[in-house]
Amino acid sequence: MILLDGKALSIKRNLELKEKIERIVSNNYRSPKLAIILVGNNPASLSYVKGKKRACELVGIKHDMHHLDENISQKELEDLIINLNEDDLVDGILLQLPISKHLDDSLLIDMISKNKDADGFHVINQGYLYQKKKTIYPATPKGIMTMLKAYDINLLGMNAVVIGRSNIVGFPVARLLMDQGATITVCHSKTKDVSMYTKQADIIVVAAGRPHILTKDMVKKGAIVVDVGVNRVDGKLIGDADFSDLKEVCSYLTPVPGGVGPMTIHSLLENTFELYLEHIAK
Ligand SMILES: Nc1nc(=O)c2c([nH]1)NC[C@@H]1CN(c3ccc(C(=O)N[C@@H](CCC(=O)O)C(=O)O)cc3)C=[N+]21
Repeated sequence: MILLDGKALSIKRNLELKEKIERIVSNNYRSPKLAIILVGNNPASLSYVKGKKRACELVGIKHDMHHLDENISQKELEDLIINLNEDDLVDGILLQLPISKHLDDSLLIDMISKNKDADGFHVINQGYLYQKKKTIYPATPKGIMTMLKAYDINLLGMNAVVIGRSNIVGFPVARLLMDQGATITVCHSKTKDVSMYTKQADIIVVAAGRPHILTKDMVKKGAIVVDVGVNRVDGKLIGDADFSDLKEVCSYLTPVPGGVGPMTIHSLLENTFELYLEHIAK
């Protein structure tokens, strides 16, 4: 089994990005900047945001943190987004999800300028992705594709199974796998027999948000497994795939932590950098 080491790959690529940014800034351009909006004090969100801030600092992307009370009104958040959209020094805007139930997350995401959509969640950017046009891709799918490419995994003709159909991971990653020539099946909570599909799969991306649902008996020998799960169980972070079980049968496997998570953060930095390049070119 070959470990798909997202941590090591993200460190290497973050350093490369850092050098690119340094070169541009040394030519008297301003630094890139990401605005992070965090609503409330969800412990997981606080921890993710901390990771994102640290990564920004590492590569030379400035960050402005907007940490708001969980009772903030929809209107106040909308006003903040309007201000950030108009701020010429802000390249990317990230609205950390999930947000309080009384707020309309989908409306807020689509209010973020599509030219500042660091997450690639905007309906127009998703539309471009589904039409195979160049755009900002959602960070997790983008990170997964970067990782597969770095390990020279050729998806042409592969049977790919994605478990999970979310707008931010399952569905877009299925699209990107198909673009690379894989035949895709998307399984989800209503699928009658997930293992019927996974047993035929050359590559499985599991993004179900349920700890250890993918096990050895569901996977053929030599399959590639990419684990998007970040489940906190008894204070420990565990994936949707049962790593110690699967490592005996897989050809390639991502660990949790140290797999898709760090690649997601790397892709967020890349997205912010791409938006920055467009802004300073204007
Ligand atoms: N607007 C928005 N954009 C997101 O990209 C977004 C979001 N909301 N909400 C939550 C999810 C989750 N997510 C993770 C990012 C990094 C790790 C990560 O780096 N994890 C480390 C471990 C970190 C730890 O131990 O807590 C690892 O897997 O090695 C995990 C999860 C981004 N998300």
